[in-house]
Amino acid sequence: MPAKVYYEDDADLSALSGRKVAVIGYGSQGHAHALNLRDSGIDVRVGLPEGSKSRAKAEEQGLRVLTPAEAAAEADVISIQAPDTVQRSLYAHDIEPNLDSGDMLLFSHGFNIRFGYITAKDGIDVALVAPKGPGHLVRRQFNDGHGVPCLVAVEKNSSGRALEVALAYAKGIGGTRAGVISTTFAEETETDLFGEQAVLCGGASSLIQAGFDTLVDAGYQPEIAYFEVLHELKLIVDLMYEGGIARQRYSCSDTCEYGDLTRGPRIVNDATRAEMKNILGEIQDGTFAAEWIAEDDNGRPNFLRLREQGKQHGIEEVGAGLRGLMSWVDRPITETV
Ligand SMILES: NC(=O)C1=CN([C@@H]2O[C@H](COP(=O)(O)OP(=O)(O)OC[C@H]3O[C@@H](n4cnc5c(N)ncnc54)[C@H](OP(=O)(O)O)[C@@H]3O)[C@@H](O)[C@H]2O)C=CC1
Ligand SMILES: CC[C@](O)(C(C)=O)C(=O)O
Ligand SMILES: [Mg+2]
Ligand SMILES: [Mg+2]
Repeated sequence: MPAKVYYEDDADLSALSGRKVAVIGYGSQGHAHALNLRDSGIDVRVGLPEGSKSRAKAEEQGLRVLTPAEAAAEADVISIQAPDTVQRSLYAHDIEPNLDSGDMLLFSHGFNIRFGYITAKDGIDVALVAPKGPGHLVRRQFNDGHGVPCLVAVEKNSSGRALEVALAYAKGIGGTRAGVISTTFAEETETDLFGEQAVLCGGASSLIQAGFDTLVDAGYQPEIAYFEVLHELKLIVDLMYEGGIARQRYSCSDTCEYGDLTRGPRIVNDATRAEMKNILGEIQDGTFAAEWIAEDDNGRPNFLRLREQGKQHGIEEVGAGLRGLMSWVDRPITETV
């Protein structure tokens, strides 16, 4: 059965009229949701702790900022855009005591519901509007008149209107311009974690670093290695994004395409596919979630060490120098008003 996809005409912003929305958190997703909803005519406030460094930014951008508890108490739709690791204590201390029946709890990733770190109380709606892209691009694309595709799911439908409200929210942030696919919290959470670990972020970063190291270790100039395996990857992926792998193959030489078809499967081989399955299994059985929550509870020692190690990789310094000479490339990620 084909996926159910909602577009502009399937969603009505009026499902949010007369309703107050609180966006809790003002980071990558939070700022984009709050600003896009506001620009779509929705009544938005932002919830941030007293000492949060994001407070000044949200206020500068014309948004009213309250504490998370105050924002949750005032609003009918509470959109949780704080980090996944913070959400369970945020929910227990600031949100749950301020939920009235008929309120909606809305997530952009199902981690805490899927793995049982939050069990929402009865009488409320629980929904998911998950953008399939980084928050800064949710804002940038909205400003450009485009939109990032989203997934929508309903976990609890106490009001009987949860899907309607979630679709209005998805429209307010620009998602229905691109398409909003119906799913479940489990499917969104498991596919999102798999995508970012195996392909989009983990897989792609490791592939780039390994390609760079192979060329540099063989004596080639690091600048050429950078252009070859990182800069040009964006240009190649742009073609895939626009017209699929077929368009990329059409635009590249036959020599490239023959090498692609015969050598690609040697890089992503049976062992790689088996490891992808292992990674998916660790996501599905909760091993990854438990490991990440324990790592966070423990002060993130491995996370911080690995992050630092990544920053020290040779490709970063070479890339910074080369990007500095291409003014159009280093487009700053800003929380634009
Ligand atoms: N990053 C992305 O593009 C995507 C993220 N998601 C999901 O969106 C959610 C938010 O992630 P992301 O945008 O990356 O988060 P960020 O780390 O970018 O931002 C988190 C925000 O939450 C604030 N915050 C921290 N603690 C609290 C608290 N106790 N109460 C209220 N606010 C708090 C932070 O404030 P301060 O600035 O003071 O630290 C910051 O403004 C997650 O569920 C994530 O999985 C889904 C799709 C893509
Ligand atoms: C790909 C990473 C992501 O899932 C996202 C931007 O969609 C995230 O969690 O940041
Ligand atoms: Mg994602
Ligand atoms: Mg994610």
